[in-house]
Amino acid sequence: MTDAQFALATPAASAAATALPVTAERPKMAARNLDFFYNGFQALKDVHLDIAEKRVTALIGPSGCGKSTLLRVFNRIYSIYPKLEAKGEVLLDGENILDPKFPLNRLRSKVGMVFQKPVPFPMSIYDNIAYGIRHYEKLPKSEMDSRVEQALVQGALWGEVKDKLKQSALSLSGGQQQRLCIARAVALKPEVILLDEPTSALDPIATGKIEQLISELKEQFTIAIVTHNMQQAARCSDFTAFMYLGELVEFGNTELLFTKPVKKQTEDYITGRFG
Ligand SMILES: Nc1ncnc2c1ncn2[C@@H]1O[C@H](COP(=O)(O)OP(=O)(O)OP(=O)(O)O)[C@@H](O)[C@H]1O
Repeated sequence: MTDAQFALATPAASAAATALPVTAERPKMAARNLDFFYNGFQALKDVHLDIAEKRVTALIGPSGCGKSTLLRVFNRIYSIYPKLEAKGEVLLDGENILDPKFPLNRLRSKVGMVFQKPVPFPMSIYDNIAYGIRHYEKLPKSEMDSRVEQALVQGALWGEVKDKLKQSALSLSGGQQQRLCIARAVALKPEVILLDEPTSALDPIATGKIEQLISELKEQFTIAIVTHNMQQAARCSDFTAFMYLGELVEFGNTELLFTKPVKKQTEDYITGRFG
């Protein structure tokens, strides 16, 4: 069965898009009764969401609806700030990653994140990839070389950088820098990759390359992507979650959600009537 056939055969896909979160066949991550507070301000309200394994799930909704907050909670990024608080559960293979006993190091090795603005480290292209690997593994140089190469191939960047691995990563174009950041995340062999508006700072050609890359990476990784660009969500994702004012309004198979939304708020948003 091809990926597309699998996506269409899941319960989420065969049912009409629904106002209630649909349990995907193989949830890799899941939010359960998830609330999130910034210094008392509630940014997420009782969110239930399944992120299907080796699929792309897009989070869409108007500015300020909580998309990035939800993505960051999936990686517990907030936990370094004292006044930020999450309640409820985020399950990774059934284990609650919000439990302080779930080690951050383990979480970060399983759930990688790529941000809106490419943020390569101010070091060589090679070291950008090797740096993270060294944090977790001690590898002889030849093995490290092949891990770096493998990550750059997976990041669809190898062909462009293989002759200048010692050059500063800051010399790359914005689109190349973003693919480097994806390669850096992939190099740690995570299970889930979170992408927070990864193409919003890029031109259409660089955006197309990242979208192509996303469709290749989902063969191996579970992906959640926040995007403002509805065409991008429609092109890249298997499932889409529409959020509004901190709530998950509608979730479903992407094609159905964009063609037959159940909720009026979703329809208004995807037809451009608000947002
Ligand atoms: N550090 C913060 N401190 C206080 N409030 C915050 C903080 N970050 C986000 N918020 C608030 O939480 C809500 C959700 O913000 P979030 O950034 O998750 O939305 P978003 O849907 O990703 O928006 P955008 O599409 O504009 O990036 C908003 O009301 C925002 O003002």
